[in-house]
Amino acid sequence: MALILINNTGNKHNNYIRQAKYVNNPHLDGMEEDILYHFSLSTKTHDLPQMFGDVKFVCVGGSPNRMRTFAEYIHEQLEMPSNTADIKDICEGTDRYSMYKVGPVLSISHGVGVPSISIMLHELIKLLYHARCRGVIIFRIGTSGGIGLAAGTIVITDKAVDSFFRPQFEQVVLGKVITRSTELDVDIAQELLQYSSELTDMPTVFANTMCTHDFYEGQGRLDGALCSFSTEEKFEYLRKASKAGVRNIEMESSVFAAMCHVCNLKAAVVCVTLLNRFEGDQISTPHDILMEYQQRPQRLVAHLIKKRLGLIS
Ligand SMILES: O=P(O)(O)O[C@H]1O[C@H](CO)[C@@H](O)[C@H]1O
Ligand SMILES: O=c1cc[nH]c(=O)[nH]1
Repeated sequence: MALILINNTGNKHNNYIRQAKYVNNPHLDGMEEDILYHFSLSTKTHDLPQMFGDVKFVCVGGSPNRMRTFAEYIHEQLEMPSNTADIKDICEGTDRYSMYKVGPVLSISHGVGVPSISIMLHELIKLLYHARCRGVIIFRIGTSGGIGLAAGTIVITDKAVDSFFRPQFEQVVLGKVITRSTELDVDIAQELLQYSSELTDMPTVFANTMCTHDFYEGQGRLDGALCSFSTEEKFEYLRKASKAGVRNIEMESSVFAAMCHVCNLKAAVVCVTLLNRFEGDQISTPHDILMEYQQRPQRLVAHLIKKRLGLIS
């Protein structure tokens, strides 16, 4: 997307013409080498345009195993000619994150919580920039706790909100708080919602997602090592969240939405609920059922990718 900025006399000005690019950092262009430390990749040691230049879809999720499984699944769905055993972890030089590439799809793990995904996103967004990728769509395919929804429901995020139900992400930079919008791409969300009705076992809602900095107290759980509130206070908070349009809780959506928005990356958050938090705190559903739930966001996003690639109508 070329952005043409017009100066205040109304004239187009060459100096004002710039390419909308994924990174937003004036210091980067002056660097001789960029080491993507947590990916074990670098602009000097790797030909990033050759390795990643054709990437159009990026899928991220917390667990390395889930993202490997997703890479194998998308390999099958795109009917790639190679063998799934050939799918290698591109980040095998580090155990911070795992990354797999299958045709135009990149599948990457981000760990748990805002700091972990934020480091991964800095390096991923620079990778896309160095590789000169264009028109990329990024999806978070995750799990979450539902608010008033049956387990297994997919929530496509409308607004990613913080623990005060505000659609914003706060980052402390040089001792000051920077507030960024957590706006997500409405068109991609609507497209996903429409496709969910074409698939079986895909109960889906479009609603707000609350992003917290903790799984236990931070999500109003009574079963952590610490708990500073009563059962009544827990339910009052969940009811407040529900009134604010929140239907699920997880731990990365706000920084994911904020960073993608400010870096011109079209983004969507698609998380399945593993339990209804009005019914409990512990995740006691049998393993095989949890695995099937986890596959739902993967199936929905794979469906969109196949549509976008013209593999299905
Ligand atoms: O399913 P993933 O992507 O790991 O995400 C959710 O699960 C983790 C907590 O168990 C948090 O990271 C939360 O956001
Ligand atoms: O309750 C839940 C379940 C999954 N992930 C979360 O962050 N919370």
